[in-house]
Amino acid sequence: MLDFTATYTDLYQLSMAQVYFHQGHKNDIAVFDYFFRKNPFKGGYAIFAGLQDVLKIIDELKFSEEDIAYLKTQDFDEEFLGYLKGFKFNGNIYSVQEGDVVFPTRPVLQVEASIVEAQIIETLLLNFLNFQTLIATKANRIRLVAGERMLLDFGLRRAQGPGGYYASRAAVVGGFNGTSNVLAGRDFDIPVSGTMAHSFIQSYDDELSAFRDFAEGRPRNCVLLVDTYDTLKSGVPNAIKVAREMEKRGQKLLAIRLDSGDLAYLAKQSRKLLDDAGLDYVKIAASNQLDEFVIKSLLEQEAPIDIFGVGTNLVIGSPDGALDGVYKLTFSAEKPRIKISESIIKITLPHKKQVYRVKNDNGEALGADVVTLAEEEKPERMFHPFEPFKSMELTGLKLEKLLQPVMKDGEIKIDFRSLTEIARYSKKRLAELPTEYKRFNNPHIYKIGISQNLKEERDRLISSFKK
Ligand SMILES: Nc1ncnc2c1ncn2[C@@H]1O[C@H](COP(=O)(O)OP(=O)(O)OP(=O)(O)O)[C@@H](O)[C@H]1O
Ligand SMILES: O=P(O)(O)OC[C@H]1O[C@H](OP(=O)(O)OP(=O)(O)O)[C@H](O)[C@@H]1O
Ligand SMILES: O=C(O)c1cccnc1
Repeated sequence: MLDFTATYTDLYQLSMAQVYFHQGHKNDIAVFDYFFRKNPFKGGYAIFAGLQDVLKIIDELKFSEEDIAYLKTQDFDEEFLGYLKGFKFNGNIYSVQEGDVVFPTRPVLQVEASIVEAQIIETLLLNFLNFQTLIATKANRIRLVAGERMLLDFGLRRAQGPGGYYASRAAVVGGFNGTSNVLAGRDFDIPVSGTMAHSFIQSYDDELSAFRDFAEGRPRNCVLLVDTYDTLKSGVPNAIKVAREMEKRGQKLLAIRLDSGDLAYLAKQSRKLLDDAGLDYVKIAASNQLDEFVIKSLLEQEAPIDIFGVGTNLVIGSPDGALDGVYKLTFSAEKPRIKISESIIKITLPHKKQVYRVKNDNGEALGADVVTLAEEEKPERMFHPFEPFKSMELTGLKLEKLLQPVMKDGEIKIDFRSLTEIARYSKKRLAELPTEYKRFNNPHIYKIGISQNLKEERDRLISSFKK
């Protein structure tokens, strides 16, 4: 895990914190909602990722001596710096589970803490959750089209700098099997995997010698890259020779990799050459600017590809590049707070809240989450946030509570799960979601409703400000 200190924040958080500190608001309890407004990739859902990393960092978050010395040069006073020296996050965090399927405009996570502490962690929290949720969602879209085929993350070299470290983790939450990223493999216990570069083959005078040396040096999980000179006339025939030599040594060539040209055509021709040589166990891997649409097309063309290596489009969250997740104040100093906007969708929901997933008796999600005040009973009806005549009866349906305490008084309250467990949970949650929310074109819009009490509270606050 990279080493983060509490200066992993925006300056305005510290400026506001200093003012709260001196103006008697230091101990005011505040509640902030983390939510996003728009599903990434024009999809119907997002996969929530990054929670465990953020909790681990917040648990140990401190201002180092170097931080304090630096902040001294940035116009912060001694008394406030003295407070920062002893800083520890002592608040509560309520969240959906990592890997869950989440939707726009309703809280995914809530922070309840002194306003100074809640403000200091905002940027860190947004930075982690927005990025990993974006990448886990992209990975999941790729997983949806790839079926059970092996998906490998090849993105580190094209990632937004060190973001690639967490992209590899988020890719697994979304359903990838492994990564070429060795550091992420070490730290997050992700299976590492990989093949060879064109440079390796180019550095030899002939392709066959390059393949032979590689197979000798790395006989387990040996994958030969076959497109450096001529895939069908040279690469695959040389790979077949080496595979036969390996058989004589009691070894097996795992796969060949295609990285250019018409991947469907080349995969079909290569499959035929391999099968005709009695090498039906040798798999075919493909890479080259893949994404969910190219993979879907390749599979529609019945390309016999077993392993997809996906780099750029996965780790940069192409084409979106960012999730628009925000952190909005909903309660402070004993009062509900609201942000009013000309754009109705940007008006926030006041108060500490709870979110329920509406399900039928079989545990299937019915395509709706309902947001309530934290303390109220399960609601019997949910209302459209802004269309007064739209509402839905909830009696007789199951309501699953989604926000659970994950940190209490600054202490982590959940047992951390392995990435494999998180990915398994994510898969299960996605399976509960009807298919119409998962299609790529014009997915069904998931309903977010609010309870009568929350609606009344929000409307009361809106009218008090309009006055
Ligand atoms: N049969 C196919 N159907 C759909 N998309 C494909 C198919 N084959 C390859 N692609 C995709 O088409 C895109 C463009 O490939 P392009 O022709 O630029 O690659 P290339 O042949 O490798 O070129 P270069 O030799 O310059 O690397 C890539 O994203 C690739 O994955
Ligand atoms: O296309 P992406 O989805 O980003 O996948 C990663 C790409 O990175 C490598 O190419 P690169 O040219 O960097 O190295 P190479 O010489 O090993 O092919 C690899 O061969 C893939 O084409
Ligand atoms: O192992 C590979 O084949 C690999 C790793 C990173 C990027 N491209 C390919």
